[in-house]
Amino acid sequence: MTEALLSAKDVSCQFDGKTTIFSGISFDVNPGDILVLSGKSGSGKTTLLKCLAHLNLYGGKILYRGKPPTEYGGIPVYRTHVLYVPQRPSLLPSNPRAFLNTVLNFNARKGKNAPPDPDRPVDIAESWGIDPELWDRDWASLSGGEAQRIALSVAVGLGMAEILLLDEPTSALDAETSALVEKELTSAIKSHGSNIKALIWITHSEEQGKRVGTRALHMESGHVESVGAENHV
Ligand SMILES: Nc1ncnc2c1ncn2[C@@H]1O[C@H](COP(=O)(O)OP(=O)(O)OP(=O)(O)O)[C@@H](O)[C@H]1O
Repeated sequence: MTEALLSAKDVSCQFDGKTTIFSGISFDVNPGDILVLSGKSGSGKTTLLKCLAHLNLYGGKILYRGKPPTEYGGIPVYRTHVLYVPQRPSLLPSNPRAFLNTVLNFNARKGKNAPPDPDRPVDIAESWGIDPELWDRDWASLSGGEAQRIALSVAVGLGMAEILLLDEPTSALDAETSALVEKELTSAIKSHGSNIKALIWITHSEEQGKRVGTRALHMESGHVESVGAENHV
């Protein structure tokens, strides 16, 4: 049997050391998967993505290609393979250009892969209606939709991670722009120039989930269940 790209095994999370948000969550993510994660507001979707990115403490095991993050040179390196793309990137310091340079420098220090094209995120963002000048403006001065598109364009355009953890990636976008972003994200996992092999995608839109997903998980009462006849987890 081929090894899963990402495995969650009996994962649980508490937010104050005693109140459980969810428990007993187990699933695998394989190459080609676009795993749609749904559930009511407050059901724990963002918290689960943050656990998968090792941004939250959790119980159980989360393995990337069968190994824990420590075997990839530590959690910061792991996070470049399994990348969380936040819903509100305006909480980042400084401007998008500085963020892009930080990511590029970090990748250069890893030194393993051919360097990604630094212009590609700017080009992708422009195709989504982002003026290149916005890259030099403070995150805090950008609209939610502008910041969201820029953060996504860095994740997709540099294509360094194998798994993108997308937290409502089109929540701040109009329908037309949302369709463009959906197209780019879903084709990224088929692109030869990209390392991206799978997506986990939080959405509140059932229609979007059906359009983009190859599999689906629904969070409810602190657990997840697979959804739909063709979407077995
Ligand atoms: N650090 C924290 N302190 C207190 N409560 C927290 C903390 N982190 C998460 N929670 C609570 O855990 C629950 C799950 O939050 P989470 O953001 O994961 O939900 P969600 O399903 O992503 O919600 P939404 O769809 O509204 O984005 C919520 O009730 C939230 O208030």
